[in-house]
Amino acid sequence: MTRRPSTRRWRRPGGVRAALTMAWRAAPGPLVLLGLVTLVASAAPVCSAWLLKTLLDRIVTGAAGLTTIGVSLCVLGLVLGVLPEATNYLRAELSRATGLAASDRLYSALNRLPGLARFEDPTFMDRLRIASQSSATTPPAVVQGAIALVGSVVTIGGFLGTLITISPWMALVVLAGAIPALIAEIALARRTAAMLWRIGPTERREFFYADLMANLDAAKELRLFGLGGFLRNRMLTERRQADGERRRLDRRGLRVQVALGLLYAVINGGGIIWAVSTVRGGTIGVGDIAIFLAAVAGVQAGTASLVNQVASTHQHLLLFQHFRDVERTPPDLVVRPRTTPVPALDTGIELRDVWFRYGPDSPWVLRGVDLSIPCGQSLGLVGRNGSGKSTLVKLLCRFYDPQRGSIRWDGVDLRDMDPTQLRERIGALFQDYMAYDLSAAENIGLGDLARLTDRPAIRQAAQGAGVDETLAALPRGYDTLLSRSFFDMDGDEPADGAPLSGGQWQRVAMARAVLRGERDLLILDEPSASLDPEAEYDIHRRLKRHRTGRTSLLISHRLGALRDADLLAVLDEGRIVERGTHDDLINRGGCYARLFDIQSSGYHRGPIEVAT
Ligand SMILES: Nc1ncnc2c1ncn2[C@@H]1O[C@H](COP(=O)(O)OP(=O)(O)OP(=O)(O)O)[C@@H](O)[C@H]1O
Repeated sequence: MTRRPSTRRWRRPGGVRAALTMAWRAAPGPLVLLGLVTLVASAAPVCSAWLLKTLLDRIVTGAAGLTTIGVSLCVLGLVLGVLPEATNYLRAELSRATGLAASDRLYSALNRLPGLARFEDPTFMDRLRIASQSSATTPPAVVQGAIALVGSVVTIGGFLGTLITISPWMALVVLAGAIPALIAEIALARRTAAMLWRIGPTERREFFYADLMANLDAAKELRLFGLGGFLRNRMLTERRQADGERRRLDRRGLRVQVALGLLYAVINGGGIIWAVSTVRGGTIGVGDIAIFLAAVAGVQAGTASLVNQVASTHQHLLLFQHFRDVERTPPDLVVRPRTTPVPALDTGIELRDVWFRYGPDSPWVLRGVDLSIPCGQSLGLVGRNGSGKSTLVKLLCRFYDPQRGSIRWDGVDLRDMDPTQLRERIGALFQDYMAYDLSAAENIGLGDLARLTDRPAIRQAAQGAGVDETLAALPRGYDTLLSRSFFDMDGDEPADGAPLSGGQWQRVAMARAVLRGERDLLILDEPSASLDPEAEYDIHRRLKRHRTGRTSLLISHRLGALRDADLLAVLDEGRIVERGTHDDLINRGGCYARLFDIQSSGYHRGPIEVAT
């Protein structure tokens, strides 16, 4: 697990080029058009001011050509009227295309992570939250900011050139006023981005409490235990803490803006006094004074817009940095460029002195596990809660690599194999299986995407898991949405399907594993935990048929379900302490025999003898 970096580490903004490249690839047409429209829109006010000056000068001197200038001003006004609409449309178009590309890249990067470790790293999760919240808005904002920045430079350049022709000193004063504004706004933008990073964990906790209160699965406990108010208070406390940080920054922003406003007012006032005194002296004409005032206002408006653009682009760049960090997050497992192809299992899987812990500061979960699962045989794994059984399953799927020792597939270390190829060879029903808010058919079809729409195969898998009749009897059969949280798949009618019972869900998850077909290794982690005794008996009979002749690992606390496994192993405090057949282990009278006796004593008819 990595330490949460301070804001200093990522203060260096970068990525304008990356954002522009993304926009160029996503929407080259709108990008070019937006650039052109911005240039025209930025030059138009300068042209308009010059036309006005010329018009006023000619009116004063009685020169000809007033109509042409008037018509030109009208045309320019028309262009200025239409351009904002065109700009808005192009911006929206660019936003949509770039936002789509950014989301695609972000979630592709997430899906490329081969293991689970990053999802347990709070720093990564904070980054991911900011990146996913801003992935649709930040890259387009960076691009638009960069374009608008060029536009502001054009406007300022045009008006500044104009000012220089009238009074180089005033040009210098106006320009000098922009420098503190630029520095102050950039500092503010940095503080904003740093504040967003600082309040990241607070906001994530706030969302967690809010989500919990809106979660259907949590609703029962929340209501029974009366936790609503408690969670609301916790959510509000987090929100208040985040708001406090935001408020402090807003106040600082207010002070900065007021100071800048005063600075601009002083410069403006000075300019007007200078212009009035100069026109009285007759050094400049009416047209000059008009364009002078327009130029001062133009430079100041342009500078304010430039400063805002720089500050907001800078802030977006800092947020974009999170996006790029997530995108460039190195894989949590070393995937060698040249991996060994994963062959069909021939001899078996062997764990040699496997040591594993979830983090450098965490206790060891597995402490030198030696175990083999011979090809074509079934291994039943027994152990107390927390002994490391599910952890071992995660290592077999290569969600993590052991810190010491190795797991070998026909003698080849899993570290030398591509995890995706390895997982292709594994079918699994996890202890914490998923219940997807999708249709019944899709819930099963996800086990093998190639057969997502193969209804006969899906029904066959459901029959194998004993859930076909239940699903067929749903209001829309296999097309019923197994959720009440969404509307139906067409999105217009409330789903008339109901979520299933715990045991029915477990059978659906089992059907998903069955659909996966004849994989080389079948892992079943507590496959019958939610089933009634009859259903449990039924499912173990079905699973036995499904497992026969296959390499399988079966984990269950119901020891009766494991007794016919070819081999049993007992995991205790991270080590294999017993192994053998059911009869061997019972005869040995060790840990397994004790657990078996405790459990079976509950199934005798008549009074239960409680050991004192
Ligand atoms: N993602 C994780 N991060 C840190 N520790 C973990 C993680 N998952 C499990 N552990 C710890 O590893 C130990 C073994 O957990 P594991 O789930 O493998 O046990 P188990 O034998 O499957 O238990 P059970 O019979 O209750 O399902 C536990 O102490 C648990 O707290």
